[in-house]
Amino acid sequence: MDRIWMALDARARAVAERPISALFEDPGRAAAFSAREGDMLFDYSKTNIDAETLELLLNLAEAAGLAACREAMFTGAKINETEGRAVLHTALRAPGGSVQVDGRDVMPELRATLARMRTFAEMVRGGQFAGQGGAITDVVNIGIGGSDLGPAMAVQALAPFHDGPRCHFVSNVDGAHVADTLKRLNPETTLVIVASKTFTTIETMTNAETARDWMAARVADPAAQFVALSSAQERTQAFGIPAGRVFGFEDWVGGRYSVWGPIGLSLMLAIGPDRFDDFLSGGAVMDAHFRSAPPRGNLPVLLALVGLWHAQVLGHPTRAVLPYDQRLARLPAYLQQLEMESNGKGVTMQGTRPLRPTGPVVWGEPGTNGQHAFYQLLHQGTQVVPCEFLVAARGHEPDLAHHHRLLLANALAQSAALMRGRSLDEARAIAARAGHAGDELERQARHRVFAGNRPSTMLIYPQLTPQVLGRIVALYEHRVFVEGVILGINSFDQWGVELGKELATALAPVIAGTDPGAGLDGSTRALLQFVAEFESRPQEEGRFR
Ligand SMILES: O=P(O)(O)OC[C@H]1O[C@H](O)[C@H](O)[C@@H](O)[C@@H]1O
Repeated sequence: MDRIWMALDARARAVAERPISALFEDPGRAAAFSAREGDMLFDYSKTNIDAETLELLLNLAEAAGLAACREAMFTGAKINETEGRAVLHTALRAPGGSVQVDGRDVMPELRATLARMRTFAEMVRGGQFAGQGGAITDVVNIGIGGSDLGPAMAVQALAPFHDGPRCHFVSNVDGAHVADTLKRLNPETTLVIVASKTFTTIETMTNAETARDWMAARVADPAAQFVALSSAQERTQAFGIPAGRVFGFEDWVGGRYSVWGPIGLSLMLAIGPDRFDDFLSGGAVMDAHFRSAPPRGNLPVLLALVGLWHAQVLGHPTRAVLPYDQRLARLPAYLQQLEMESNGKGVTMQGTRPLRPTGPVVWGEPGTNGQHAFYQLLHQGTQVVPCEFLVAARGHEPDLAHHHRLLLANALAQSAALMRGRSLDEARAIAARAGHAGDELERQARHRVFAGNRPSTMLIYPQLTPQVLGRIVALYEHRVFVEGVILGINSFDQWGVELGKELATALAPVIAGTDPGAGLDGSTRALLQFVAEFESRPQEEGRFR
């Protein structure tokens, strides 16, 4: 593999001065450097990848043994080696067949749980399962990380399909989050979902207890309006949620990959079980494509190779995800966990230091909003940020089709502008038209120059439906997998979140004043002292309770 990486480095040097736009002298470029999965188009022609580079990138995937690793994942091998676990979120959306883990077919139990979720969702939506003050009007999902971002992102994404109770999401341990959410709700008609794979996450357990107290103040049996989604059934029982309202899953469903199973219950309640099935079937469609499409027509493989070219070969340290789709506003946050928790690693599977940078920083906001905020840097800043645009060919508001046309025009224009840029001569003409002359014209012109040659990709999907959302999410999941395999890292553990948690646990009693906090560093001690000064001041009575 070293040889291929080095050939890619050489390739990067060779094309460094070549503008991306020059590649379009080939009239077949857009067709050759794009691929389809059904009616979804992934266009990466506005990158500096040419046929020779693509070949090298494909070699990289082959040399990493991608095909075998992919099969290992789909068939239940324990590829999450540091935790000794299989990685089987794909089983949650598999249309059929059997998947063996430790010699046992896991599919019957998955199907049984999905059927229980369906029955429960139908009862809530139909009013047969009611709150103590009538039919459930509101659902509060309490969870964090993978137990929040997936369902929160998907519920917002699929707003046009909502015909169930309103869904709210509480994640932050900051009391403001739970307080602001619950104060708008009626406990007698609210269903609380406690979503936590481990059922030990301090934020979630703290918020769940607060919600239970809130409920207890108004209804006779607060536990009756609680549901748990977890792989730790004993702990859910200890919390007081009866087994009938616990939807379990196995430890081979990673938190950030868990929206497809019980963690997706809020989504199922919002859009109904049939549309939830469509979401699953979208994921399964992308799985089948990933497993069978040849690499050069394989969307997850190509998305990954483009990512590797930009981050690991060209050294761009971040990438922006820019959905021109307001309902995908939470997609960047969702992808931050998916990509950065999966591939933000500093050690290879073998326990050595990676030779290349690993996962880049992922960030973004929906267009067109971002255009009026950070696109200045994208166009003229001194660092190159590869951009990933997403846009639907059609919106959901036929009477607002003119809005959608403007949205599309902006998405396409931004990606073209990033590539094209504006030359000094063009800038001079603009400055002259603005009335500048002489030295001032020259100075003004330089501020109006766009270097251009900034790479971007475009994912166009027909319309944001449950099925299409399933395909998009699975596309990104597999992209992360491919990048992880090629980088030789474990994309499925997250040891990097442990230390902060441990220190927070140790600091809590120090802040409460029950532990002197011996051994704290000087900065932490000074910060604590500053906070303590406020402790003694009188405070306005809290209004939450
Ligand atoms: O679902 P839970 O067990 O509550 O975990 C919630 C989240 O917390 C952890 O810190 C992990 O970093 C995440 O991967 C996980 O999704």
